[in-house]
Amino acid sequence: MTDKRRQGAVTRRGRERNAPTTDEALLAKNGPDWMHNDPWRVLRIQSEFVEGFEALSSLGPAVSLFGSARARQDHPMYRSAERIARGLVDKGFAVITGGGPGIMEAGNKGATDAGGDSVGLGIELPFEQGLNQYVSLGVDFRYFFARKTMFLKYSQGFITLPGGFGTLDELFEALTLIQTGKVTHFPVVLFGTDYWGGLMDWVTHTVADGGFVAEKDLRLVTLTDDVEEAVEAMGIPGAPATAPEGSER
Ligand SMILES: C/C(=C\CNc1ncnc2c1ncn2[C@@H]1O[C@H](COP(=O)(O)O)[C@@H](O)[C@H]1O)CO
Repeated sequence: MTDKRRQGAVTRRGRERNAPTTDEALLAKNGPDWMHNDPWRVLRIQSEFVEGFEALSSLGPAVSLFGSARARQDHPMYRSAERIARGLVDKGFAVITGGGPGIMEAGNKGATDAGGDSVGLGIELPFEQGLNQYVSLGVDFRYFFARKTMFLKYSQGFITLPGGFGTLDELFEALTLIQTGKVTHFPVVLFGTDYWGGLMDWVTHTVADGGFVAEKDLRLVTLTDDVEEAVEAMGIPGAPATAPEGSER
């Protein structure tokens, strides 16, 4: 972490670092002149989409890799993420991550070491962090929702390694969009059976058995510890993967 914080074109140091992030300001309920500011924010939001589309539109087929920002380099999943990214590049995919530390860094490192395109979609946070050193194409976002659109729009599938709230958010956003037919078949892999097994048991025996999710939708997810299987599940670069047997998507 450094003593500065970037906010789009603006750099903040010292006391200025305490200014709210752009997301925080947008979501604040009772700013004094919100009625005047919020309409203008739309332009900034719009520019974020334009910049993202512009930077990513010429990217080849890609897979997004998600996971903890906190996994250190000696964590076994760091190595797994590197191997998965390498496998994706060898197969012809670019790799997209959140551009931060931990599993994201490992994904970018694996992609770069394998000679592939290594994309980082960074997010403005209250503390300066910057994109990890293995990102070859980076785009910084102020708004989580704009950034999330980019992951989905420019990926052919998601591979999710162990992580916390951020990772769970990205996972469930994708599953909701698939389940509701907003994206057509889009493979999702949960990598790490020890880590994800408990969640999948709960989803199967509590959520699905309770009738809150259709049983066929459980097949939207591949749970594995196998790097090759995770890469394989993403399909052929440029050709969407076929839906799993029994799934209607
Ligand atoms: C918490 C730390 C750094 C945070 N930096 C992040 N940079 C980029 N993207 C991030 C960051 N934190 C979360 N994300 C997104 O959520 C996922 C990881 O979140 P989790 O809660 O750690 O599972 C990740 O895939 C990102 O897209 C400390 O250094």
